[in-house]
Amino acid sequence: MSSSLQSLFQKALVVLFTVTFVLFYVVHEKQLNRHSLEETTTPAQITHIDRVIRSEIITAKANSILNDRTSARSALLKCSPENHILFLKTHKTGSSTIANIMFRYGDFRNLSFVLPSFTMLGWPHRFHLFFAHHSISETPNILCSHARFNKRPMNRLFPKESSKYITILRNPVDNFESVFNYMELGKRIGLGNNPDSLQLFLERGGIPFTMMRKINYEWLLVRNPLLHDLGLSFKFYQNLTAVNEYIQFLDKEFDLVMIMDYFDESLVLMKRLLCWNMDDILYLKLNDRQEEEKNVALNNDIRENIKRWNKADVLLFDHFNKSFWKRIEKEGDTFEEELATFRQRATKIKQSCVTNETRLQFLYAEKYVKGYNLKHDLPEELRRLCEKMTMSENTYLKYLRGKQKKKMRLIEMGPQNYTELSREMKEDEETWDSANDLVYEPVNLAV
Ligand SMILES: Nc1ncnc2c1ncn2[C@@H]1O[C@H](COP(=O)(O)OS(=O)(=O)O)[C@@H](OP(=O)(O)O)[C@H]1O
Repeated sequence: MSSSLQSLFQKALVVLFTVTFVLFYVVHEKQLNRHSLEETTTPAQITHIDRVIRSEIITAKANSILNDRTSARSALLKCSPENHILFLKTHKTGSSTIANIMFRYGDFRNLSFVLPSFTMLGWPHRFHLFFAHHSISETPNILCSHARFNKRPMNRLFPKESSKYITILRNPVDNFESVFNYMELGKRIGLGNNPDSLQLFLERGGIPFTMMRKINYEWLLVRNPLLHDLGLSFKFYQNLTAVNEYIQFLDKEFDLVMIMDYFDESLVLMKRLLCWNMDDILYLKLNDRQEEEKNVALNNDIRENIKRWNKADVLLFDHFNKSFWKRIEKEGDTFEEELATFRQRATKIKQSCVTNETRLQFLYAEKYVKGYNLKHDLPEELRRLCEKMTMSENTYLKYLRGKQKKKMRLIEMGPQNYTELSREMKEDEETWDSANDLVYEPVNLAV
């Protein structure tokens, strides 16, 4: 055979091999996708998919093409649910919806929460153990109320090696607009409470630090609200090196930084990180502002000025937005399938629980947000789930406090509040002269 014929033959062999290889890969991919898409509506079915994928994994073990894809999946199969979670609740980032998910997860499993006396765990102060005095456990399961990040005391309650640290961010433009509106910052700094106050605030160069401090404690969110909640001091707000270093620090501290703008993607990532079931992350959007309270006049100049006023938050968001999408890329094709299934299930539960009409839901003081109307005649178990999914944060916290109090009573059987404590103290007001057996009889001291 001439050398040119030989090389032609070799090339043909390479082409043939490549075509076979590609065909084999495509057939396998299709099989996996078919199984995943067909069978994903209930947890039992998801377990079924897992079984199907597991058996595919075994038969395809020799196939190196599938190894990358299956190793991620099999890692998931081996995991066990995480029950020690610190969710750092940032302001106006959809965090109440996430807290509701955490409440239900812990509530349905009787886990212990670090609960505030009312809504917040010492915020706007940085978190300290003192704020967790209502906790019934030294190793609580979940902290998900507003608390300003503080590494040492938080690590003490939630050791890094056995807990997951999660938080959520939102694009700084919409986040700041929401914070400004919610905290009525315009009114507080004398610019009125109409939609123009934000524009005025930005045009006048924001607010000098000295003037900021004269406002009630909401002033703390008047610039870079995300980094404020994540613990950065004001003195670093305009220091690029410090901000970048702090972002790197947070990157190490948090196991997952979710992004509200991609809420469902965030939840699927969280579900995978925590090894939870899909039903655990079902939700109904909470704390949605009434339409008339939304600022519709955010033109490009205002948006740009919000970014310039909150430069540190922009850096923070950009960093974690990038790593968020890198992380999703690494999750592989099954991520999209799971996301689609989750969205179907979330739509279904919404249709089952609530009507299309909204109502006003009381938050506190004069604050109301959009609330839901539950459907009538829901089966008992579903009704209980729907009620809890639509419960405001404060109502759920009150319920959990009551529940933990009862649990504490079972452990200790002691007084639970100051009225009971003072009743206990009353015993000490009864005179010892009610008995004389051990009455004091001093020796007669010789004079
Ligand atoms: N699932 C989901 N998807 C998208 N957006 C959502 C979701 N859940 C809550 N939200 C929006 O989040 C805002 C409320 O945030 P928080 O719950 O963190 O508020 S609070 O700080 O606890 O008061 C509030 O935004 P604004 O209305 O712009 O203020 C909610 O509409």
